[in-house]
Amino acid sequence: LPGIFPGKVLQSRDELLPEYDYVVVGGGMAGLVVAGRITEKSQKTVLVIEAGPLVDGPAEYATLLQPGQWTAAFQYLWFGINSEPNKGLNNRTDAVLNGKVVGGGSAVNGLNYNKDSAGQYDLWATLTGSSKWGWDKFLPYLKKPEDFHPPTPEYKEELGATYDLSEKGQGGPIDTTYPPFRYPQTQAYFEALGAMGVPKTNGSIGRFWIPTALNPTDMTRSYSKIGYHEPASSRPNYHLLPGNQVTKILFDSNKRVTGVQYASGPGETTYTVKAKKEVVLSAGAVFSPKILLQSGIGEKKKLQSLNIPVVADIPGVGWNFQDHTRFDFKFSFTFNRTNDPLELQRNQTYYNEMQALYLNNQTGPLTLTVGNAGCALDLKSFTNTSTYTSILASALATNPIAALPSNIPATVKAGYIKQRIALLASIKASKIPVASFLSFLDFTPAVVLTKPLSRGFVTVNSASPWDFPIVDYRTHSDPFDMAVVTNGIRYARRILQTPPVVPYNPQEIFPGAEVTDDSSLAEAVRSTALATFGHPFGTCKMGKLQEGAVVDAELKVYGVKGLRVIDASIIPVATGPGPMASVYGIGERGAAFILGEDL
Ligand SMILES: Cc1cc2nc3c(=O)[nH]c(=O)nc-3n(C[C@H](O)[C@H](O)[C@H](O)COP(=O)(O)OP(=O)(O)OC[C@H]3O[C@@H](n4cnc5c(N)ncnc54)[C@H](O)[C@@H]3O)c2cc1C
Repeated sequence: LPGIFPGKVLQSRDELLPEYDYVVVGGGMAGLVVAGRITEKSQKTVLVIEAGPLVDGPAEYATLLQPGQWTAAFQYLWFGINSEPNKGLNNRTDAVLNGKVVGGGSAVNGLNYNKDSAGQYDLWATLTGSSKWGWDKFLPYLKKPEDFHPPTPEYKEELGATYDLSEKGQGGPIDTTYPPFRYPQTQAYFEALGAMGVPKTNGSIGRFWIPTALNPTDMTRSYSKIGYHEPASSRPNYHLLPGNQVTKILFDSNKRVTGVQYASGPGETTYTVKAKKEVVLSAGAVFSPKILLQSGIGEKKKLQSLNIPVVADIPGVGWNFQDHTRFDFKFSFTFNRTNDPLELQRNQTYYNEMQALYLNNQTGPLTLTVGNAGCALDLKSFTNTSTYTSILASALATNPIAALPSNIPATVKAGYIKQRIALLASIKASKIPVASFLSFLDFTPAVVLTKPLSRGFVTVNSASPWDFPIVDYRTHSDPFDMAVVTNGIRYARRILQTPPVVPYNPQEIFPGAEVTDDSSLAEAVRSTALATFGHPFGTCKMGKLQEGAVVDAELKVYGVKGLRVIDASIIPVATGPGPMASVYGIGERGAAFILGEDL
């Protein structure tokens, strides 16, 4: 039977068990962690159902930005989902980026692997009101997935890499390391940050080399399929069904989960599989709320309007949506031919040489993704005192609900007010990074808003599981966010004026050095910024029901029995750097809750 990947070789659908202890919906980043750990640590049976295919090969080559590799990875995305017209981006829409393949986002992403600050995870604990979370509690789970391979002392010295081994995992299923190659301009960017006075740190606020999720031996992608699925696939209690979409979660009259429905496509036969203990929803922050809503869990009024029978009135489903927005400059630089990453696209002979270098020696530019000279800063670090004071003062003086949609449920509103106050307190105390300054391989900087105060939503406008979700980023609806980005642009310009960058002759093409005032910068942002970095968060947030949460501190969905959400949607406040390290940690934390373990 095409599509069934077995723990043992299954020859037909009949060999799928009629009932599993656990059914995991979504074999992406977190889902495979959960399934892998349960089958490793217990005799319990687990079925993972993944909408995308199981593929070997192309996705495992590390890089995204090289010709061929980019295309290979991108064929494994959900296609055709466009966001709602975004008022904060001149009514433009964005392609909604999510992996649709075994491995999910971990199979297609940029590989940058870094966790956020202690302040970030403490903020989650404050908002969730639970001692089960927080930096001290979560750190062991952040470490558990990782097998960090430190550079040689010489390479460490050469890079200027800083890391704290006590915060790194070693021996976990996901390899992380520093790629063996970097362009001189990336090193120059790192030095430029130093010239700006940004301190070297071990990877949350400051400047740091970001490890990437690479197998250090062959420099291929290390991701949840290899790290968690492959070891599980030899266990008799693990089954994976790719190429099938879960269409509904099923409940009995006591609101206890009984199983799920699934099908391989619209119009195809719908099957049911039972779950004895739990269903775990790990479809990611765009699809988990969609599945909940179409299964009858969400705001009652909304469900009734779509004739979806109400199982539980949980108003928070789909709200609290966040992503990292991204503003890209256009610059021209003077490079030697081989320092220009575009040479790989222009010159097939050169590309072939670099590909041979990669395949034979595991080095060269094909070991790179988006650039890994990291810089994430708290607000104070990239603004002057008066700007910092005025941005914060106006954020604090703003009516906290002014920017929220008028139809937002009361509990969600209450939760957001609490969240905004706590977020601003952490920002004021410089405990969390609000922006990152990413340099792409050709040097071009991007200003990434990492702690938006704006909140969007994901919802549905039909009961059909085959209709795409409605995704509204509501970018920059809170004026604080635009103030962070415009001041980030000013700061990024200064980085590119420092001595390490000058030899590359940076010339700003867009927005253009003459564009300096707030309103012109804001227009440049509205007309070109992206609403998403493919980092959706928060749509089934953990916390208190009366504060608009969907899951409790053990990730159990309120109002029903036997259902958890374990993926990026439970995150209450977006992580500063990329979500990957945190989402693997959430997978580990969730699995430990299920197994009754506590590190
Ligand atoms: C292009 C791109 C680049 C990125 N780069 C980075 C980076 O460099 N660093 C970083 O930290 N993060 C990065 N990310 C983000 C990171 O990959 C995600 O945060 C992470 O994958 C989220 O994990 P998840 O388990 O929540 O969801 P996912 O990994 O998205 O997994 C969800 C899975 O559920 C499946 N699914 C959905 N609906 C159904 C259904 N009804 N039935 C069955 N299956 C279903 C999906 O197909 C998917 O495989 C990037 C993401 C993208 C898309």
